[in-house]
Amino acid sequence: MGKPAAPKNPHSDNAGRAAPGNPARAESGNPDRAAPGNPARAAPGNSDRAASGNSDRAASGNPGRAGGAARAGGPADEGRGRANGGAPTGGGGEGAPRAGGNARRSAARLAALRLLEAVLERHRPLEEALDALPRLDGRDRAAGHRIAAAVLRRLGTLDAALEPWLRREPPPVVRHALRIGAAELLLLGTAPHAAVASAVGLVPRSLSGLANAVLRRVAEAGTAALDGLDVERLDTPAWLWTAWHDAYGPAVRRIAAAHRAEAPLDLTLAPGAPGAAPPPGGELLPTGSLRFPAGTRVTELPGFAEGAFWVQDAAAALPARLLAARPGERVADLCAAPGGKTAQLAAAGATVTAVEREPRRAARLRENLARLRLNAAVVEADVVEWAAGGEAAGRFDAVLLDAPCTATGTIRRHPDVARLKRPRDVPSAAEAQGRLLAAAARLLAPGGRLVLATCSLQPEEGEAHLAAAAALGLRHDPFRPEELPGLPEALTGAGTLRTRPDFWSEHGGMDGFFAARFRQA
Ligand SMILES: C[S@@+](CC[C@H](N)C(=O)[O-])C[C@H]1O[C@@H](n2cnc3c(N)ncnc32)[C@H](O)[C@@H]1O
Repeated sequence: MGKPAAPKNPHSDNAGRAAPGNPARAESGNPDRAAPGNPARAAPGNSDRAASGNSDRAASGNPGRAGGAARAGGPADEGRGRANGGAPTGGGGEGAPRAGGNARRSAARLAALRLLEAVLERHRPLEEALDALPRLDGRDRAAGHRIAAAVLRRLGTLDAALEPWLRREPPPVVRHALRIGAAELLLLGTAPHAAVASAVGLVPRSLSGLANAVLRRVAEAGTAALDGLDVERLDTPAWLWTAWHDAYGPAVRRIAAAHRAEAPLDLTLAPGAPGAAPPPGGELLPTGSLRFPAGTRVTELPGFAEGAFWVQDAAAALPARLLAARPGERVADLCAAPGGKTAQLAAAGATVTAVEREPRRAARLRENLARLRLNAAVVEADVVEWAAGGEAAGRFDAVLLDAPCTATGTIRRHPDVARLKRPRDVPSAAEAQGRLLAAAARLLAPGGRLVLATCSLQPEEGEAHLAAAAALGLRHDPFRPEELPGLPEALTGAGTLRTRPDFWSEHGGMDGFFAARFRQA
C-alpha cells in the first residue's frame, strides 16, 4: 500500500506529531516476513501492563510471526480455548465484527471495541459502557477494560503510529480495531501474531485486508516508531493542554506524562475496624493512605469483607482530613456517593448526614457504609433544594461539599474523561458548584466550617471559588503546612490545596484535587 497523508482524526491532537517514517517501507516490505526486532516489547517507561494472566504473550524466545496475521481464526488461533459459542460475535453481518477462532481472546477484544465505540462515538462514560456490556466472563471483561483504557490513555500516540500506513480515514470500526491492535503491539506486550490476528478479526471481512496490512507494518516498525513523538502532547486534547499550560506553566508536560501511567490502588484504613489489621504489603503514604500497585484486586485483599478499608485515592482522602471532624460533631457530607468521604467522617466519630441526589448512587453509598459497619443518615435529595427547605439550615458544625465537576484531575483513573469533556463543560460545572456552595453555606451553624473540594485541574472549578465564597460571607481559613504531612507542594500560597497527578511521582502520583476551607462569620 502507498502512503498519502491520513486525514486528521477527530480524536487526535496532531500538534505533537513527528514526521512519519519512510512510507516507502510499506511498499517494499515483505508482508510475510517476521517483524524485525521485538515488537512485543512494551514501550519504555510505559506502565500499561498487559492484562494479568494474559495468555497472548509470546512464549519466551518466540516472538511470533507477523506473517500469520492475515488469517484471523487461522493457525495462530486454532486449537486453543473454547469454541466460538461463548463469544458475543455481534451477529456477523457486514459491519459486525467477526469472532476469531479463540473465543476467549475475541471476547476481550470485542469488549474493548464496544467500549471504545461507546466512549468515542456515543460519548458515554467508560464505567457506564462497562456496565452495559453483555454478560461476559470476568477475565474477558477485565482484559477488555484494560485494552480500552490503554487505547484511551494513548489515543494520540497510537493514531500517530498508525498514520504513516493509512491512505485515508477508515470507517470507525476499523479505526478502533487498528488502535486495539496497535495498543497490544506497542504498549501491552501482546505477541504480534495474536495482536494482529485478533484485531483483524474485529473488522468486517471486506476490510480485513486493510487492517491486516496496516497492523503488519506497525508490528514491523515496532516501538521504534514511537521514538521522537511528542507523546505528552499527542495524548492530551489541545484545549486541556492550553488550559493546564495557562494554569501550571511547564508542569503541563509532567501532568500529561503522569497520565500515561495506570493509577495505583489506594486504600483508606478504617480506624479500629473490629478484627481487621491493615492488609500486608502496601506502602504507607505520608498522609495515611495505604498504596498497592495498579491492578491489585481490592476484594482479594485480607480485611475487605470485614470493612477494614475502602478504596480512595490518596488525594481524594485529603478534603475530609482537612475538615477534621471531631467525635459528636454534626457534619453534612454533600454530594456524598459512593461515600469515601462519608466513611471518613463517620469513622472519625461525627454524626453524619450524607446527601446524594441519584437514587442508585445513594443505594451504593448505603451498601458501602454497611460493609464498613459505619453509620450515617443518608438523605436522597438535591442539595440545593434540601438546603432551601429550612429544617436543615444552620444546623451543622461542619460541612463537606465534594462538588460534581469535570473530573479532569482523575484522568489517570478515568482516561475517558480526557475524551468526553469539552471546554464548555468547565463554566457550566463551575456555575453548578457556585449554586452548591451557596446552599452549603446556608447549612452552617454560626462559626461552623466548610470544606469545598473538586477533583478538577481547571482553576475555574477551584481557585476561582474563593471570590464567590467571600461574596457569600464565608471567611477563608487557610490550611497550615502541618495539616499536609509530606505534601508541601500541594499547599498553595493562598492556603488552598492543589494536588496534581505529577505530585508524589516517586510514589506513583495522585489525583488532581482542589480544596479550600471556610468559616461562617
Ligand atoms: C464527586 S461525586 C462525590 C464523591 C463522594 N463525595 C465520595 O467521596 O465518594 C459527586 C456526587 O454528587 C452527586 N450530585 C451531583 N449534584 C448533586 C446535587 N445537586 N445534590 C446532591 N447530589 C448531587 C452526584 O450524583 C455524585 O454522586
